[in-house]
Amino acid sequence: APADPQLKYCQQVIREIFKRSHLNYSHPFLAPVDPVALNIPDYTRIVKHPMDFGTIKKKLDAGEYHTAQEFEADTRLVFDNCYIFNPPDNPVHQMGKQLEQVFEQKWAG
Ligand SMILES: Cc1ccc(Nc2c(-c3ccc(O)cc3)nc3c(C)cccn23)cc1
Repeated sequence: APADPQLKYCQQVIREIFKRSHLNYSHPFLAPVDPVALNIPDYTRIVKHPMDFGTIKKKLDAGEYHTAQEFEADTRLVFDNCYIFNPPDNPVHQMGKQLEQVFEQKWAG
């Protein structure tokens, strides 16, 4: 089936997410969470479906998303995982909120 035309819009969103200007709050979300490096052994028990924007970018470039909705579902998984694992008082929770604002603004257009 022809690719969803909205998918090229997803490329724009990913380009925005990876901009250097967002690095202060985007860096925890640009590559898979490494429970060993971060010393959070319970991460794999708490977060059933890990996701990150590096993986999303790879899937987008590999044509693994057939609709923009599939892309959006993976992006929401990144933020939901962050809020499940990092309590509101944890700086990473707030960084997720900051990056989510960037996403919502770009996604809502
Ligand atoms: C003891 C402790 C507590 C919290 C964290 N969270 C955290 C996460 C994280 C991101 C997404 C996610 O779904 C889960 C965790 N990424 C980091 C980074 C890059 C540095 C420091 C903390 N970080 C790490 C260790």
